Amino acid sequence: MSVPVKNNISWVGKVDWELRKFHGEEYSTHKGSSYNSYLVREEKIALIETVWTPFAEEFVQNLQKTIDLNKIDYIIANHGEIDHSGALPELMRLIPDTPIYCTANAVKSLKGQHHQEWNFRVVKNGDRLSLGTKELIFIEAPMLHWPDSMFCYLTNDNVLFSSDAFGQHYATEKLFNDLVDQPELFLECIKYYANILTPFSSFVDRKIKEFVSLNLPLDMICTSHGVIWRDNPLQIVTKYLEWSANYQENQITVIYDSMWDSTRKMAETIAHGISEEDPNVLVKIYNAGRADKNDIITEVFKSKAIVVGSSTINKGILTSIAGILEEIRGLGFKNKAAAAFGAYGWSGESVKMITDRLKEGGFTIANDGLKLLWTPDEDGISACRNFGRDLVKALAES
Ligand SMILES: Cc1cc2nc3c(=O)[nH]c(=O)nc-3n(C[C@H](O)[C@H](O)[C@H](O)COP(=O)(O)O)c2cc1C
Repeated sequence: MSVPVKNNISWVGKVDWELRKFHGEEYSTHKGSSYNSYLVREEKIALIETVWTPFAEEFVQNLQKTIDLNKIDYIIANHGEIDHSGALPELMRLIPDTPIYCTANAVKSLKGQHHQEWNFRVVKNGDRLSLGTKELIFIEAPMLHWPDSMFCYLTNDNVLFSSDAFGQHYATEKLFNDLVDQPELFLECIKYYANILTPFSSFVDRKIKEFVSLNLPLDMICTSHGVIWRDNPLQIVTKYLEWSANYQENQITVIYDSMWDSTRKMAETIAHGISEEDPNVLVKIYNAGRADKNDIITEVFKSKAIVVGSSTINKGILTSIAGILEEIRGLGFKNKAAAAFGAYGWSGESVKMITDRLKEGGFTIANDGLKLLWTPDEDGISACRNFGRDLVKALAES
């Protein structure tokens, strides 16, 4: 399948409707995904990106129906990750001498993954490649989201091929941003940013400002996953600027796990206390053992504070909480407060352990946390309520 995008640009990628887990089991893709590859047919012909390995054969067969492969002059590898480079071995088997334009770091990542000595042509920030009357301008974008990442920009058509930036895991038959379900689209965009790009926010901010300073007109952003931004492409750029600036909404998220419901009761009562104290704050509660971890991370991203609870088990914390705390630590959220709580039976290590991990993750710790023996009685319930209320007060003061 080949879909016209603009003038001589067509989409030759793969929509993966069935995908539900990405990066192994690390990322949930409730709406599938797509691996976007683009063919630019000017006097010279360039193929930008390929698709993920399981679809290599299908991709190449499809491409052969669109174009004689020997007519492809240049392959552009904006990013070496195998969801974009996975079909290169199959393609390069048929056109082994075709030059692959990529960053120096992409030579390393492509060689490291595919172990092939292809005809690499290293490009640097600002380098240009003539396709005839139009040119591709290469824009290195290290750490968006790998060291090898780059964008490229097609002059005259004013199209930015942005690799993983501005993308989202979203399978769609419609391909263009104005033709899809908007709330669904933006949910997948913010989830993608929260879970993949949060650690690289300073690079996002810098790269966008650098791109803006180039004064290149922008008609369209062709991402490597999900929709093509043709209707007001700046809307997603503006969102990225907001999200990269220590983003938060007026939300507090309570995350817990519990063996016999004591910590669950604490979680629900703390949430009531928060709501009572500030009726305007959005409060959400997630059991980390049951909810999808990437959805929880998206809520953490939107929160000004999180409250994390686990009962003590074997002098430690429940594994789902350990998992989500590790995820949170790695993402390096900034400008957020946190507090811990949990039930215990005798030694009660969990609250301190959670607090320490949140501190390590860069959160401002709002208080010493709340630990309750066994199951909360009426006094315990009222302590939880006050804990929620006091947290709101402490946030307001800070
Ligand atoms: C397998 C198991 C191990 C436990 N280990 C500890 C422990 O090391 N220290 C402690 O203070 N409590 C321990 N407890 C007691 C629980 O923390 C206590 O029952 C608590 O009320 C459970 O809260 P929950 O219902 O929210 O899980 C353990 C309980 C279980 C079932």
